[in-house]
Formats: sequence, C-alpha cells, structure tokens
Amino acid sequence: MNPDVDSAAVRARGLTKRFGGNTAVSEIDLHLARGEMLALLGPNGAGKTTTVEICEGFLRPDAGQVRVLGLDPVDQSARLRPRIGVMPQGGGAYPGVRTEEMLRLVAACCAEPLDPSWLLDILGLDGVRTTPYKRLSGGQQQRLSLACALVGRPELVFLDEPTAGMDAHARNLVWELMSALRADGVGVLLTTHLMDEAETLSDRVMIIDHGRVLARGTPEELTSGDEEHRELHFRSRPGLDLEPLLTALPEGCSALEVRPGQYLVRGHIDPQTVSTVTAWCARHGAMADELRIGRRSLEDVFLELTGRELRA
Ligand SMILES: Nc1ncnc2c1ncn2[C@@H]1O[C@H](COP(=O)(O)OP(=O)(O)OP(=O)(O)O)[C@@H](O)[C@H]1O
Repeated sequence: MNPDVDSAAVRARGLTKRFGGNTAVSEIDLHLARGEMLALLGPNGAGKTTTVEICEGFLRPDAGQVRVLGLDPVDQSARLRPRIGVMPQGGGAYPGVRTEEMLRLVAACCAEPLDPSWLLDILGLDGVRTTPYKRLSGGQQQRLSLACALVGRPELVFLDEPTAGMDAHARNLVWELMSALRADGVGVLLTTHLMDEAETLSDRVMIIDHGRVLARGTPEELTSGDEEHRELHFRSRPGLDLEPLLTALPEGCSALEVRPGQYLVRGHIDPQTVSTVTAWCARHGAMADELRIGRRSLEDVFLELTGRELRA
C-alpha cells in the first residue's frame, strides 16, 4: 500500500490480540475514511481500547493487518506519530506541570503547532493557565488532554471517552470542536459509552463485544426498523390496567408502564395498533398524552445486542 495514495485514515483487517488466554480482540475489520468520525461502542472490557491501541501503534496485533494513514503504526511509528493525535483514557501528565506549560511542551515537539493560547481559549482553559495539573478538575484535565492531542494539527485523532466526567457545558464545547475537526477533514476514531454522543456526532458506529464486531453502520441504519421494531410512547394516568391492552395487541407486542404514567408499547406498530391503544385509553377514560411513535434508540440496539447485565 502506497502511503501517499491511500485515502483511508485507518484500514484494518482481521485484527486479533490475546493477553495470555484472554482474546481481547478477535478478527476485527475496521475502515475509517479521512474526514469521517467512527464511534466504537461496547460494554466494559469489550476490546475497544485494545483495538484503538493497536491502531495507535502502542500494541502489536497477534494477527491481522493495520495501516494508519497508509503506514504501519508500529514499524513506521516515527513517521506516523507527528500526523496523529491521541487522547488516551484518563489523560495523564506529571502532577506538578501547569496547564499552559504542559501544552507548550507538547507544541514544542510539533513541526507546525497550533497556537497554544488559542487552543486554551477555545477549550475554556484560559482561566487555569498557571494551575498545576493535579489541581485541575477532571473535566479540565480531559480538555487539556484534548488540547495536547490537537496541538500538532493531526490528520487523524483517537479520542478514548473524550467527554467522560465532563459537565454539560464542557461536553457541548468538546462536541462542537469534534464536529469542526471532522468538517476540516480530520478523521476521528472515537470510543465512548455515551450513546447520544455516538448517535449525534458520528458518521458510522461499530458495536463490539467480547472482542468481536456485533453490528456496524450509520446510526440511522442501526436504529431504523420496520414496523416490528418501532416503539409507541405516551403519557397518561399512572396505574392503568395493561392486561386488556396486551390481549388486544398483536402477538409479540409488549406494553409496559416504564415510569409512573409513562407507557411504552413495543412490537408490531401499525395504524391498527395505534387505534387499539387509543381505544383502550378511551375505555379507561384516560388521555394518551404526548403520543409518539419512533425508532429504537441506539441505546436500545446496543442493549439488545450486548445484553442488559452489568459487566465486571
Ligand atoms: N495489558 C493488558 N493485559 C492483560 N489484559 C488486558 C490488557 N489490556 C486489556 N486487557 C483485557 O482485554 C479485554 C479488553 O479490554 P479493553 O481495555 O480493550 O476493553 P474496553 O472495551 O476498552 O473496556 P472499557 O470500556 O472498560 O475501557 C479485557 O478483558 C481486559 O481485561
């Protein structure tokens, strides 16, 4: 593969990585175009970080091939490193280093760095320029880590749970920046546990578990369903008797009061089903408020594929 003509940001085939007897990643294929954002989703221990660390060149796969910007991330790391940005999980810096000092240190290693002052400003870190790393809040440490990943004008960034622990303001700010990066043609490989982050920002999503890919596609492709996979939501008086409704609904439908006064019908939702639900409400002298028919959310798809039990 000629690095100058390879248009992919990341191209991987059959990636496999074992730690002792544990297969963390098994035959994963991955393709990320330049200027595209791909979200890797999976429960704890699914193999997301291992996959990303292979692409970053920090781990060598036991089997499979990976090219990042057309280069082998381990054997050609010296050529690759200046062209990528890495924001690892949990950041990491010398505890005594000050915010601006840290960013300038990283910038000094880059050929054509962005202006550190500008980056600190747009990431809302202007007021903590001289604060030591250990005194920054978790969200500020995350933003500094993001600034360090971006200061070298990377063609591709790896963001491992970039908004974990951030408040809503900081998260929105980072989301805007991530969208701007993508619009500027920067490839983004994102790992996240936040379904709304993946659904709103990414072009494509890959759901992995036990080291294997369970599903891939655009958020729309993964969440759009036929009539069998729609949901009907409405609000009404709490405690309505669902038994007669269940009997009247087509086979395979479920009806739940998910919270007091909030009802959810799942299954075959067609005009007849809607009419059955509203007739049932009328029989109870109840109003079906805020009646809404929609697709499954990405979270529903994720939980369906990976199960609902808590992982260690
Ligand atoms: N350096 C390592 N040595 C041994 N086992 C490891 C190592 N790194 C990861 N693993 C194991 O590989 C599996 C996948 O871990 P990985 O960190 O890739 O998952 P993840 O999807 O990123 O999880 P999380 O969402 O919790 O960050 C887990 O079983 C983990 O315990």
